[in-house]
Amino acid sequence: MIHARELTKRYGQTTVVDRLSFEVRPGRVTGFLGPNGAGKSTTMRMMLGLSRPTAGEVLVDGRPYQRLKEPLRTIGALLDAKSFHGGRTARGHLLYLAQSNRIPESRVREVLGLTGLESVADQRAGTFSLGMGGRLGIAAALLGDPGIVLLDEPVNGLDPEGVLWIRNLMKDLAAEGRTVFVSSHLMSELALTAEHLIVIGRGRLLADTSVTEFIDANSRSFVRIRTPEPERMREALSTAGVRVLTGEDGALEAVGAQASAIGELISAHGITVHEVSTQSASLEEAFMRFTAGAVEYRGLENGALAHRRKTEDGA
Ligand SMILES: Nc1ncnc2c1ncn2[C@@H]1O[C@H](COP(=O)(O)OP(=O)(O)OP(=O)(O)O)[C@@H](O)[C@H]1O
Repeated sequence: MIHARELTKRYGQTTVVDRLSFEVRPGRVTGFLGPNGAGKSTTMRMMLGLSRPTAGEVLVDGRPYQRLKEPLRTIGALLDAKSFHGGRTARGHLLYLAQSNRIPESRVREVLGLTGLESVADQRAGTFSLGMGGRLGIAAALLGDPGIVLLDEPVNGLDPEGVLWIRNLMKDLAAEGRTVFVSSHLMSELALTAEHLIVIGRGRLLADTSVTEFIDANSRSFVRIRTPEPERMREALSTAGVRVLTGEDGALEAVGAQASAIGELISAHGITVHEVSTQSASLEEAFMRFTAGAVEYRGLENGALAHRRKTEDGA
């Protein structure tokens, strides 16, 4: 269990984490969602005692990280997939960590197996791909068999096989009763793994809710209708109490209605239609709308998202 209470971090005049209060419970994957720069990494660093809160506190199993006796046995973390000494072998890196936390050597063999690294265990970690580095980071996080696992953007840069592996691993760890806290700036990624969500924007708590509730509350679905008789269609929909909008290409959008009901309406009025299709806003769109007040976004040609943070100097 992780417990943040009024957790705050300021750098000079800038408040990066702003009075965050939430709990992360065991037995489920909790997603930590927020646009780039929202304060996720800073929050996770405070959980791990790597950064000191300006105000408030964050407790790990009831204590601040600094007061945990053998921290690796309580909380394991992957913050940066390349946070190891490149000259050491994977096994050497894990043995070093194990010794400093009184963890038996047999556990090193176990985590090498668990993360599929046995065959490369004696290679220098500096030669590892991003995916293998990620696996080594996870092996280190699991070394102390901790009840709490923190993962900061674990799928970044991974190939599809690696992404699938991490998703399943997180679900398995939660099913074993562990607390799994994973950050991402992508709603679509967390929708596949997380059961619960903590959403932040500009350091503030925006939502603490189940993934299903978040999606239901924030995604807009409508039935798109293309017809050569838009006025008759619009009138039939309005009479039936359905809200109608006009799309960019002139098609009608029946908001919150089922395609089956629209089909019956069309048939009853004998209206000619060329298209009736259900449209749902993507999770990413829902998330962008939700965090719109916290960040300014602009779309890129390749569909990726870029953002412009409203910083103090407006840069
Ligand atoms: N040491 C620091 N000094 C000053 N500002 C910092 C420092 N560390 C982080 N920040 C700022 O704090 C804000 C939040 O950063 P943080 O890395 O916590 O966000 P994030 O949600 O993890 O973003 P990302 O998804 O990009 O990793 C950013 O504006 C960042 O520039």
